[in-house]
Amino acid sequence: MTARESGSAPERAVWDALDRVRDPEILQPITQLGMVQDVRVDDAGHAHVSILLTIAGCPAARRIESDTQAAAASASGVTSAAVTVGVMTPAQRHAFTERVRGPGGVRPQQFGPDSLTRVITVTSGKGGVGKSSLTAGLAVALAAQGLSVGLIDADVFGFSIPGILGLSRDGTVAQPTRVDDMILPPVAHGVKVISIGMFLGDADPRTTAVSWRGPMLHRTIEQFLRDVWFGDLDVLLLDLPPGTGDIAISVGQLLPNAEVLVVTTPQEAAADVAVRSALVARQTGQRVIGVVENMAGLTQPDGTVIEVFGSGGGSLVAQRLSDEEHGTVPLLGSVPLSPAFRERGDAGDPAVLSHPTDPAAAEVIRVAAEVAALGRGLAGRSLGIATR
Ligand SMILES: Nc1ncnc2c1ncn2[C@@H]1O[C@H](COP(=O)(O)OP(=O)(O)OP(=O)(O)O)[C@@H](O)[C@H]1O
Repeated sequence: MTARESGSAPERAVWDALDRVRDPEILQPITQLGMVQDVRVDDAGHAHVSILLTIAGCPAARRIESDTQAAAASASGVTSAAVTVGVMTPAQRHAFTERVRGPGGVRPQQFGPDSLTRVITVTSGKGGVGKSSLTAGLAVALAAQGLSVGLIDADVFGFSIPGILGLSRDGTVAQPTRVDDMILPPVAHGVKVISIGMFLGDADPRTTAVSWRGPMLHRTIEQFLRDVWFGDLDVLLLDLPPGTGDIAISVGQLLPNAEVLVVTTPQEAAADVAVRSALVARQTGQRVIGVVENMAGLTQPDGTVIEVFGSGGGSLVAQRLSDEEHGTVPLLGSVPLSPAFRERGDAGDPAVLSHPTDPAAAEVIRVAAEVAALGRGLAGRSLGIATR
């Protein structure tokens, strides 16, 4: 009989309450992860819970402790609750990683051809077109629709995802938790996020330039796909650097089943370079699922619209990517310029959650729903049983 089963009625009530406490990085109940070591409730109704964390001072520690305290205190028959926090032994930590990741051995790369996760890379020809803002907005909107979402910020030279999602403050970027060789990504607004910007050690990302050559970039992306534990995701988004460089080619090789979203501005003169970035992805076997135009007409308070970047670029790119071999590539949406959308992004508080009626946010939410509805071509893939 387990400690849980042999406990008194109030102790069992505390265990039940603890089933609702989820590890904020793994998003699974701490009871299932072996993190609850002991539960006692004395005759006066005072509960005492001992929990074990993977490593001392892990970023999620305070939250787990306070959630545990609140859950225990809410259990029936309990009048007050205290929590003791300990650290797992190496053996306990090993059992923990096996529980999370499955039994050991050589870890395959996640999201390979047999994976049921949709992998969507977001690319653009030019920089500064709002690719990172849209990728972050789409990820948060998809998570808000109930999907399990991961996001890899592979934009080495211009990583901005941690800032947009509130994982970076005053030059300090949230760090992933490392449990032995397993890397747990921080979770922001329901999205598991990993960024090159989280691997700069003590360097201030505001003043640190990442100048890695191709092989180093390739290894980093490979490590993200192998050692970062994302769990069972419905969708993994990748924010790629603009253009057609080394990372785009590495991602194409590592994730040949990925789908591609192309972000461009309404400026027709920018179409060529956006089309080229999509063609590189196509050469590596990826499928372009659509184009999203960003920075479209800005509506003035009097209702008039200023087209700062002209118009027509999005549909031109979609048209140029559509042909007999690849079918019609749709223009999935046109996101207007919006000061609130930018301000919320700068503040790390995505507008798709905080200002969902903002015209840009509303369009990103609509595009996310459309992307989710596009589903994924499962032809030729084995449908393994996904365990949750
Ligand atoms: N629809 C929009 N309305 C207003 N501002 C926007 C919009 N989309 C993006 N921006 C702003 O434009 C700037 C550039 O956006 P972002 O960093 O997302 O571009 P990017 O294409 O990822 O750039 P790079 O790849 O060069 O890093 C940011 O300040 C962002 O807040």
